[in-house]
Parts: sequence; structure tokens; C-alpha cells
Amino acid sequence: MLKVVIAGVSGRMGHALLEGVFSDNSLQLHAALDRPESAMIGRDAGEQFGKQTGVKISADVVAALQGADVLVDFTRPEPSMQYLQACQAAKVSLVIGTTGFSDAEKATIAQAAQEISIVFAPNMSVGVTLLINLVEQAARVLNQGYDIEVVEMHHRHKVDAPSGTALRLGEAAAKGIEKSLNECAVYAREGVTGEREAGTIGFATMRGGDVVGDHTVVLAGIGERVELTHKASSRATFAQGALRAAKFLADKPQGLFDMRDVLGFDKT
Ligand SMILES: NC(=O)C1=CN([C@@H]2O[C@H](COP(=O)(O)OP(=O)(O)OC[C@H]3O[C@@H](n4cnc5c(N)ncnc54)[C@H](OP(=O)(O)O)[C@@H]3O)[C@@H](O)[C@H]2O)C=CC1
Ligand SMILES: O=C(O)C1=N[C@H](C(=O)O)C[C@H](O)C1
Repeated sequence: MLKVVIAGVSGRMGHALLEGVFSDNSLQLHAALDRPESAMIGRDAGEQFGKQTGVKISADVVAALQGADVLVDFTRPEPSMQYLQACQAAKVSLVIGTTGFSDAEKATIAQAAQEISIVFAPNMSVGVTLLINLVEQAARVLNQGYDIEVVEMHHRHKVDAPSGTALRLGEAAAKGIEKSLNECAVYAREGVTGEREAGTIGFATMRGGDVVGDHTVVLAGIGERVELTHKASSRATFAQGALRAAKFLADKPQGLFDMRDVLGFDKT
């Protein structure tokens, strides 16, 4: 059985991941991590589900990684970087679902993947993984006369914007028009902005209610527009993807992978 450590167990994704591990006989909950100040420290990780697992929620990542196969992390960039360091030291594989990293933090993750195996993806769903490829293809075909905009909506508790997925979709669109996202992204518009500049990729962010995660990439031309949309209706879809990623890493000693590697999709 694959011995899995879950970080951020009191969070929305932490819950979905615990449920996923409890319902998969090929996975064993090895340890459960939360922040040191959490009221959950010392409680059984199964308590919220009416289960006794014998695994107490802890903040001690070094102890948690002893004898573990993989850590699955959906938290915040700061703890994620600490978990990364600990995984590197303990030679334990890592699935990173956290979003909101700086470019420097992303570079540190890529560097660590020379020593341990890591799946790093802002969206672990099958649908968004497909959408990334579709967006790149659509942008490549419609590379003249079409304006690209990425629109996303998430629940009121989300702390980073645009979402990691929106940025990844923007990167895919930028690749399709043979640019880097840094050179063509427009993250906000307010006041007298002037006309839209051709070849830019715009982002719009909405926050509200309990929306799990909606993303649309619009390619707007004259007389028509194409809209490519994904809507997540349950966090179980992300958790299932993350646990699939954890299994994928079992025979990989090192390397940086994304969900296209895990699912065997084209990486163009
Ligand atoms: N890749 C993907 O498919 C998906 C990615 N995400 C991303 O995953 C991340 C988590 O999302 P979500 O579960 O909704 O967020 P939550 O806020 O519900 O959960 C975050 C968890 O991390 C813990 N945490 C926060 N700060 C620290 C810290 N300093 N040290 C240790 N633990 C800490 C929180 O503890 P506490 O509650 O005590 O603060 C909580 O348990 C986000 O970045 C989100 O964008 C989300 C869904 C899918
Ligand atoms: O915070 C969330 O909830 C989500 N975050 C991810 C992101 O930033 O793209 C993925 C998903 O859309 C849900």
C-alpha cells in the first residue's frame, strides 16, 4: 500500500483528500499535517468522518515523513516551500496542488525535482488537463484577429488571483500564439484604458459564494467567438487527480511532472 501524508487536513482540499484516501484500498494514511496553531492538532485524522484511524494530526513534518512514500500538499505557498524542503531532505515524493507561488518559488520547486519526484499542477482535474491542450490548439489556429481573455470564478474564501488554473490556461494560450505570458498578460482594467491591444491576453476574476472553480477562455473575433469552459462541481475531482498523481510518482525517483504526464495526455 502507498503510504500517503496529507498536509492541510483541516482545509477544504484536506477533507476531500482524506475522503479519497479512506475510500481507496491501495492507499494508507501514513500521517496528517496541519498548522501548529490548529485546534485539530492531536485529534484523530478520521474524527471528522466518524472514523478512528490511529493517525493523530500533527505539525511535525520531519516525523510525518519517516517511512512515507508521498506527501500531498494543498495549503499555501509558505508552508508548501517548507514541505518541499522536508521532502527533499527525507527523499519523499511530493504532489503540489497549492497555487499562488512566485516565479522564484516555482524555480525552487523545479530545482528540487532534480532530487525527488514531484507532480506540480494548479488543477488536478481531468477536464482542465484536457482544456489546457484545447486552449493551446485553439490559440494556435485562431492566432490572427482573435482576442484572448481568461475568465474565472471561485468561492469567497479563495485568497489568490487570478487562480493558478487561469494563469496556466493563459500560458497555454500564450504558447499557442508563440509568446510568453509575461510579455502579453493584462491582469486588470480600470478607468480609461484605451482600446484593447492586439496580441494581449486579458484576465478577469470573480469571487463569490461556494463556486468550486469555473474557468472560461474566450477567443473573440469579428462576427464570432469561441468559448472553452470547464466547471468543477466537486473538490473530489481534484482530490482523485492528486491521489492518481501520488500513485504515478511511486516508481519515479526524481523529475518534475504535471497532470498531462500523470494522465498520459499529449505534451505539445
Ligand atoms: N491543484 C488543484 O487541483 C487545486 C488547488 N487548490 C489550491 O489548494 C490550496 C488550498 O485550497 P483549500 O483547501 O481550498 O484552502 P483551505 O484554506 O481550505 O485549506 C488550506 C489548509 O492549509 C493550512 N495552512 C494554511 N497556512 C498554513 C501554514 N502556515 N502551515 C501549515 N498549514 C497551513 C490551513 O490551515 P488553517 O485552516 O488552520 O489555516 C488549511 O488546513 C489553494 O492554494 C488552492 O488554490 C484547490 C483546489 C484544487
Ligand atoms: O482555490 C480553489 O478552490 C481552487 N484553486 C485552484 C486554482 O487556483 O486554480 C484550482 C481550482 O480551480 C480550485
